[in-house]
Amino acid sequence: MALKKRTMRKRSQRMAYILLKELKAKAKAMTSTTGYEFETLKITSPKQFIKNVELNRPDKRNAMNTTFWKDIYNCFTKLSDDPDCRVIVLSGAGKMFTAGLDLYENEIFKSLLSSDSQDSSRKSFKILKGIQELQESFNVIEKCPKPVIAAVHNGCIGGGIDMIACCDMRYCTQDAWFQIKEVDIGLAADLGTLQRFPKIIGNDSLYRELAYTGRKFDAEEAKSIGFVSRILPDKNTLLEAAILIAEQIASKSPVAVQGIKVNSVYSRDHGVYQGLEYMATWNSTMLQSEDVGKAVSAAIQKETPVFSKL
Ligand SMILES: CCC/C=C/C=C/C(=O)SCCNC(=O)CCNC(=O)[C@H](O)C(C)(C)COP(=O)(O)OP(=O)(O)OC[C@H]1O[C@@H](n2cnc3c(N)ncnc32)[C@H](O)[C@@H]1OP(=O)(O)O
Repeated sequence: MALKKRTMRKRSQRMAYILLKELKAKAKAMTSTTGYEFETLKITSPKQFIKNVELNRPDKRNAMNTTFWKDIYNCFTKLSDDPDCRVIVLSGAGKMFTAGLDLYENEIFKSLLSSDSQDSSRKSFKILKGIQELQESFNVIEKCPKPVIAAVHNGCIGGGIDMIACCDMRYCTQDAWFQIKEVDIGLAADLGTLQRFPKIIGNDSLYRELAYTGRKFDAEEAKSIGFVSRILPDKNTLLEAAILIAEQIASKSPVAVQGIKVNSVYSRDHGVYQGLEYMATWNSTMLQSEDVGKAVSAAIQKETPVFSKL
């Protein structure tokens, strides 16, 4: 009898051990960032389903070098397909969010402008392809079906504006400042600011003023023109606020959330009736999702629904 009891105790201890191990593995998988190792970016998972992409060249004010363009492309391409990621917070390490294009590393311009050919058309085709590749490094942020929240502290310059204009939401600190600075280095911004920024702020006259002059604008002005939607006192409270909103979004149906993003981007670039047609086609599939039934019955029963991974 005693032997039987001991065997049963041992068996239940073993089962509890296995269960605990499985739970630990599951918890690790939920906040894992394995496979997200980059030279210029640091990826963490502050909460389940949330990834924090941090620009990580603090000593160089997170200036965008050749490796950065590859890293950001690869990172967002991977996040797009990661079922453990539902929302992304984009922030910067160190003193400021970003100083924009790396001005001291001339690799980008060298590789853009170098050519074996003397023929201007052939040279131009090569440069065109290079610029399009750089553009794609930010386009992937907009094409990523998961919402991206930019959390900007201190300076956000040049390429930084191109980048955060691709994000779904922008929050900043009280000390944040922004600058469409390309004009000061003899360039028309070519990675999306001229296309996205005026649509975000809805004020063409002011947008042109900022792009033609390269004038700095601060957090209050950014909020008053709708470029950012919230101002937080400092970087800690900024990240807390961004992660809190990210948590709320991550608790919703990923089918619904990703549908909102894809259709919002489509509707921005198309007419109302085209947008409605796209939406109807989209939901003719997505309305069949188990998430709809789950969400409705949870609402009726005043419970919190839990949605499976997408
Ligand atoms: C086809 C191309 C498509 C892309 C186009 C994009 C264009 C743009 O982004 S235009 C904007 C370019 N950026 C700038 O003009 C900013 C230049 N930097 C500054 O004005 C100041 O450095 C800044 C206000 C950002 C920071 O000032 P702070 O006093 O805080 O720091 P510094 O001592 O000046 O800098 C600290 C170290 O960071 C390096 N650094 C700063 N900015 C850049 C940069 N843009 N590129 C490369 N490195 C940068 C700086 O050299 C210092 O490094 P070290 O000397 O080694 O300590």
